[in-house]
Order: sequence, then C-alpha cells, then structure tokens
Amino acid sequence: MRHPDAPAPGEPLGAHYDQCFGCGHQPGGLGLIARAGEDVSVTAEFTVRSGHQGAPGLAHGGVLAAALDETLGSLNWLQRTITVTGRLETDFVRPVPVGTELHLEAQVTAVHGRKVYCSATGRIGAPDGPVAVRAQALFIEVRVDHFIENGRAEEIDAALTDPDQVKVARAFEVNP
Ligand SMILES: CCCCCCCCCCCC(=O)SCCNC(=O)CCNC(=O)[C@H](O)C(C)(C)COP(=O)(O)OP(=O)(O)OC[C@H]1O[C@@H](n2cnc3c(N)ncnc32)[C@H](O)[C@@H]1OP(=O)(O)O
Repeated sequence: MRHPDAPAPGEPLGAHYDQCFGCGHQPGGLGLIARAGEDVSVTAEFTVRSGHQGAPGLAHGGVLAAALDETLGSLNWLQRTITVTGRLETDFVRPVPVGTELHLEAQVTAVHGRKVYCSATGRIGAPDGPVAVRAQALFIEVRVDHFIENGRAEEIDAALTDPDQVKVARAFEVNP
C-alpha cells in the first residue's frame, strides 16, 4: 500500500545508498534514475554503456536483470518499508544494444505479510518503446538489522555514521 508520506508522483527518488551498483554513483554502475509513480509504482531510466556488454555491442543479461531488480527495489520508497529481493524471474524479450536508453516501470501487485509481489518492464528508447525485458519478483520485508548483521563491518560503520544514510534509512522505515 502507498504510504501517506510517499514521494509525490514524478518526484525523483535519489539513491538509497551512494555506493549502490544500481542507483549510486559507482563509476561502473548503472546510474539508474528512478521517480515515484501513481499508486505503488515507479519509473526509471538507465543508459546501456560499453562496460555493460555481454555479447559485442549488446547489454549483458545480468546487467538488465540488475536494472529490473533496482527498479523493483525502488518501490521501497513508496511503501516506506525495507524489502530485499527473494525471487526474481526475468524474461529477455529482445536484445538491447549499447547506447540504448532503457525505460523501466515497476509496480506492486500484491502484499501478504512480509511478502511483496511486484512486476517490472523495460522498454527500448521510450516509455512506450518495444518491450525488451520483463520481471516478476517477490521481495521480502526486513528490518534495518538485516544489513547491520550481514554487511561487511567497514561499510556498515561508515553508513551508520553518515547522516545522509541515516536519513535515507528513516525514509524507508518508520521506526528504525
Ligand atoms: C538503509 C536502506 C537500505 C535499503 C536497501 C534496499 C536494497 C534494494 C536493492 C535492490 C534489491 C536487491 O538487490 S536486494 C539484495 C539481493 N537479495 C538478498 O540479498 C536477499 C538474500 N536473502 C535473504 O536475506 C533471506 O532469504 C530473506 C530476507 C529474503 C528471507 O529470509 P527470512 O527473513 O528468514 O524469511 P523466510 O522466513 O525465509 O521467508 C519469508 C517468507 O517469504 C518466502 N520466501 C522467501 N524467499 C523466497 C523465495 N526465494 N521464493 C519464494 N518464497 C520465498 C518464505 O517461504 C516465507 O513465506 P511464508 O512462510 O511467510 O508464507
């Protein structure tokens, strides 16, 4: 369900973690930019670069799956919960050339307790362009302790002392 304090439709969501491969500022990352949509949905874009290749001139399937995963993960901002990917099923419908701007959209389809069912689509070149990839996913709600208990100490310590990161955690979790 859309949280009453969720970002308004069209509002950029920013990075949930500056070093995230998907939405952070990693030199080799996706640099994916997501925005809030209507209800519990998001839109996102990312441009396939040469470092994202699998076959010559084409995006690697794992990179495209990562873009879908990141877009689906952005739904956290609208629910104000922290969820992580439990299951991600991907259809690769057509090849995606380097230089393509991939337009993604994702939405929550059902919630049962901690389980959040969601789906995503990536289209070539425009929001109504040809479908290149699709995903059905199950995300599972976790507490912030999931990261504190499992993450490498140096990154966790840095995140816990970064006021911007603490602010992001609060935007995801009502009672961190
Ligand atoms: C600070 C801001 C940071 C914010 C950070 C946000 C990050 C977003 C980044 C993008 C998304 C990612 O890549 S996240 C990173 C990739 N994902 C991960 O690393 C997750 C690794 N997996 C895990 O840690 C764990 O397996 C969990 C947390 C997913 C689930 O473990 P658990 O908490 O012990 O829960 P568990 O009882 O096993 O499962 C709960 C319910 O879900 C079902 N379930 C669990 N896994 C599956 C599955 N694969 N397929 C079907 N169903 C499943 C169970 O049957 C159960 O159903 P029932 O019996 O209740 O019916």
